[in-house]
Amino acid sequence: MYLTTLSQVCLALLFSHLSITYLLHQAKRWRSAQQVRASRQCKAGKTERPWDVLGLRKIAASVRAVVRENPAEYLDTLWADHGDTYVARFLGVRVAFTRDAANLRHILHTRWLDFDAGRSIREHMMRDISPRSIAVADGAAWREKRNVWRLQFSRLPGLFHMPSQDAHFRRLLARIPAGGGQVDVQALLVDMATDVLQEAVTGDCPDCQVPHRQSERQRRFVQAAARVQRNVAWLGNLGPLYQYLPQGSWKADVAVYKAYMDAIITRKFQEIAKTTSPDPQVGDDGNEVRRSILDGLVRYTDDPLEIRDAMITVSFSNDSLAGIMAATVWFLSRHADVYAELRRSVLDTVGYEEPTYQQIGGFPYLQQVVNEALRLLPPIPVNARIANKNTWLPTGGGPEGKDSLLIKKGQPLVLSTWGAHRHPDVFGDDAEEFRPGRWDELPIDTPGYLPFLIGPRTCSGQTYVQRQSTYTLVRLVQSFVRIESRDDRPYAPRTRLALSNRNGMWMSMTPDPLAKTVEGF
Ligand code: HEM
Repeated sequence: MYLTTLSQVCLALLFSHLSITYLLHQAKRWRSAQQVRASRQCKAGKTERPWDVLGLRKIAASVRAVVRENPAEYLDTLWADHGDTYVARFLGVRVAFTRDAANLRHILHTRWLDFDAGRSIREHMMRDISPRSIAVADGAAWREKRNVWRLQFSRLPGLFHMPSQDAHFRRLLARIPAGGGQVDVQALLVDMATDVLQEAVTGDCPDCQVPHRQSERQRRFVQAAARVQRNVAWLGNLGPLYQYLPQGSWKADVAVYKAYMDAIITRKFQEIAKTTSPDPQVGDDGNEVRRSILDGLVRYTDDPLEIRDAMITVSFSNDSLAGIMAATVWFLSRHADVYAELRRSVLDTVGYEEPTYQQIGGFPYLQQVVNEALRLLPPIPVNARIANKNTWLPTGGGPEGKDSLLIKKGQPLVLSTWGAHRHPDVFGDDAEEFRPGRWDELPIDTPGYLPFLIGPRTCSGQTYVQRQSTYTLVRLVQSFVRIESRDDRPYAPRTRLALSNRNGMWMSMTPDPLAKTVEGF
């Protein structure tokens, strides 16, 4: 009896202690939010469907957009009604959506430390496949990994390696029908980007462009990798809901992906153990010796799991790398005038010669064409962050959305690059049109233009991507007199880890008999 009373008292004390701690914690959070609200003069912003208190309609609409793999297009239907920044409820969580240039700059650059990109947003996406990846890291762990990536890309000529580029490009040419027949250029570029990127990352090419030469191991890897990437995208878009869907071959695919990378890492460590000669910078052909990202990573760590996760993370960029080239060719196939001008500018600069590594840093008109393609079809059209403290956005509050908006700790934010890139206030009334000439006046750091994001977490591989796409596009333009669309349907966006056209990109290409690459056909 005495013991029962004592345990009841203890329980009551414990309960009141927990309740008081909780209430004090809530009061502290509330006070801190009020301080931000007062100091930044925040006003309430627009809420999508304020009557939908639980956000059930919003959840249904969002799931539909995710299942249809068109979240960017779905968001685009809402800016006109709710403004460039608004809030929507998902059960108890208030998610902020924005395409406003000032807010994007604030989140990604000026106040980037207030917003996490890694753990709370992507942990569930990467848990099984690469939990130690930079994509999942924040704070000091992110800084350390970012530094390693910066060093990887500081030796770009070795990573890029011109002779390998030529070989990849000739394989691409060999798959284009010489007699002007139709081909899905997007599919070809995905295969090429996968080969090029895997080779740059691991030193090992999976031969997607020459499938008849693929070994069983390579074939299984490429198929498993494509499924893993598709599932990671679903995980990202559906969040915790994903676990209720059938998992299919997920576990087996992850195992194949990891085993493929592990075998390459083990081989590299065996090579290192055997090597006694110094590390040459330039080979017999005068070119910088080819170095993979793996060659760089083993200088910083001997932890095979850390290396594997880093390699897997960048391997995921093959679709974005294909995306930048495919988007450009898509527009060129529909704008014969732009193609003719581009071809003139390329032939004036390098004629039919293969461009050198130094030259591919140039080609200003081509850069304008690519900027414009990236504006309308950004490979990563939507992104997300989560506030790690009570903070604010410069706009989105008040009836006109011109005042500051309070963002509470733990509040997720969805950032639409797709929406920002189509904003008429930034890009004018012809924002939906493909017009490379607009980049005569617009600087590349135009607020609201952010295909690789901006700020400290901007894409580490940006310069590599630009060199890679310039090289391929210059050689394509040299090789073909005309590139013509053979499909009248409009672009049908499909967002997985990167944007693509769900219909493929059917085109025909007319070879230039003077092009040196012509023997590739
Ligand atoms: C057109 C192709 C590409 C586009 C548009 C692109 C875009 C992006 C974007 C938007 C981010 C920021 C993600 C975020 O923090 O929310 C990012 C991060 C990153 N990208 Fe890319 N990427 C491309 C290709 C590549 C390639 C080919 C590589 C490597 C070879 C690469 C390496 C990275 C790395 C390491 C990060 C992480 C940066 C960090 O968190 O600090 N990217 N990329």
